[in-house]
Amino acid sequence: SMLQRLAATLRRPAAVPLAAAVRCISSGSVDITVPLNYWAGKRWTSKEKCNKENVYEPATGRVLCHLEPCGAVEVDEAVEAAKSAFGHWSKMSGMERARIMIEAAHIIESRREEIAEMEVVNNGKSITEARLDVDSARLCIEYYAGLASTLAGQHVQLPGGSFAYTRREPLGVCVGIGAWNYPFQIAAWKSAPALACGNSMVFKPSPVTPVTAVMLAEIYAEAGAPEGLLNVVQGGQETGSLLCHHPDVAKVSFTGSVPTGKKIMEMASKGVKPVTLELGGKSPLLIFQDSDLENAVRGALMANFLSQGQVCSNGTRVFVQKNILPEFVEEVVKRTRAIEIGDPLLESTRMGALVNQPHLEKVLSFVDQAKKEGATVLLPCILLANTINDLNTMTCVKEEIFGPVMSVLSFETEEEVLQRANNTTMGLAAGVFTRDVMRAHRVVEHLKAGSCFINNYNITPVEVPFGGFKMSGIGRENGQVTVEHYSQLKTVFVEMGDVDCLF
Ligand SMILES: NC(=O)c1ccc[n+]([C@@H]2O[C@H](COP(=O)([O-])OP(=O)(O)OC[C@H]3O[C@@H](n4cnc5c(N)ncnc54)[C@H](O)[C@@H]3O)[C@@H](O)[C@H]2O)c1
Ligand SMILES: C[N+](C)(C)CCCC=O
Repeated sequence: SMLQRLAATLRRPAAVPLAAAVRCISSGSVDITVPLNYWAGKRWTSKEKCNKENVYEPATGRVLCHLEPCGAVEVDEAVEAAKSAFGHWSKMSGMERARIMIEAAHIIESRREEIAEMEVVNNGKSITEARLDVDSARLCIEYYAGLASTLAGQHVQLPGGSFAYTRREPLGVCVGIGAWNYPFQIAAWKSAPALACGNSMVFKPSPVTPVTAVMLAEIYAEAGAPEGLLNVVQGGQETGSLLCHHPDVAKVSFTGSVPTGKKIMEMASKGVKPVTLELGGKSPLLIFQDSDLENAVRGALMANFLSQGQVCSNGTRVFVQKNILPEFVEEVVKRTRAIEIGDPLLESTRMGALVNQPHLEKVLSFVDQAKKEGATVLLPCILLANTINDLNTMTCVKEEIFGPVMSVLSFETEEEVLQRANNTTMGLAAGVFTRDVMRAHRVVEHLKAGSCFINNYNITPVEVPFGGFKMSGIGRENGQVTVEHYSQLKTVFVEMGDVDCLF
């Protein structure tokens, strides 16, 4: 079965891939010994005695490196480095900042393969996907470099020749906290808009995937950024909490689960700090009987199996109109069976390893639970929900599984499916497949989700905003609007006459 094959991929020492002849590394061959903390332009080992944690290679289960979690002293040093960089960076013009960011993008392009390989080794996703993640990171930096010189205020005329103007100013030291599913991409999606607006950043990757964010920090430095512009502190919730509470931190941008997002918001509220929260989802994908079935099936696969299903925006509740359910199920099962699962560094692999053994077990337990609750298991990764009890009572329909598990549900009418699709506390994304253009826009208007796709799913061009409704988040990443989340407006009043004094 698909999940058993995934499990096997996770447990066995991977064979040396054929592509190793042209590749520098192969699964099971990498040991990372360089320090992974980075601030003030240098990699650092922990000064204090700290409990080192193992970091695993998902494809083999081998220990890849050791994580040295940062305590209060290290967090202070990293924030201090970011404060010092902010002093220089915030005084540079947008054009000057853009030049350095574009140079960073060029370096990423030239090191694409190396970064993608490290992402695979640390995260377990296929090399094909990892390359696209690196491209997305680069494009994001290019996009915000383009916006850096366009940041401007307004001039407002007032009576008597007086006037006011607004200045768009940076916030200061921003904190980024990342999840493990898109380690390099998340670091870029957070740092690029922050830096374009003139801020500096301290970034904390997930302790599960600490490797590639440091590469990004070094790339900015190599591109000419001042020392301390992007700093990386490693650690888990204690380190994250130190960052959120730090008095010199102006803003926290977080990507992760809803429960952690709530804690981040609470901690940031103590200092009245703005937050951006990119949280989880349980997104619906609606497939109407007039859809182009081939594209709808492709859409459902893209909505569920990228990054081994470990994607926040995944459309894991696939609602299919009753008349086409048999055809849809046949085709989606056939194509899912054909997905090439294996060593994530092989060119032919389309699905690699889940991030670690405990997560694999959690995903499998959702499948077991679904069986107990009456789902028909078409493949371990495709659950056909029983029409009587699928009305958001089954666990697999209610909770974010964050693995390659698609729940297929049937529906009869547009009104009914909209009610069921919106019956969730989350609202990250949603999709609709139909050839009826009126229906497409009508449905999208009623879907309560931050990113809606018509006749496609899970594309995230960096030029357009991405983020959630309801408990899926606050604020947006990407697109022009994100400038609002990394800057603040100062209004300046200029009096050209006498003070009109009432006293
Ligand atoms: N909306 C999005 O853009 C998006 C993108 C990717 C992942 N996600 C979500 O992320 C989740 C999976 O990632 P995860 O398991 O790494 O999430 P998580 O919430 O467990 O951890 C995310 C980050 O928060 C840190 N953290 C944990 N507790 C903390 C605390 N008390 N204070 C400060 N930091 C703390 C972790 O160390 C990690 O760096 C899923 O729910 C997924 O949907 C959302
Ligand atoms: C690029 N994807 C696949 C849309 C992922 C967006 C980030 C969410 O996990």
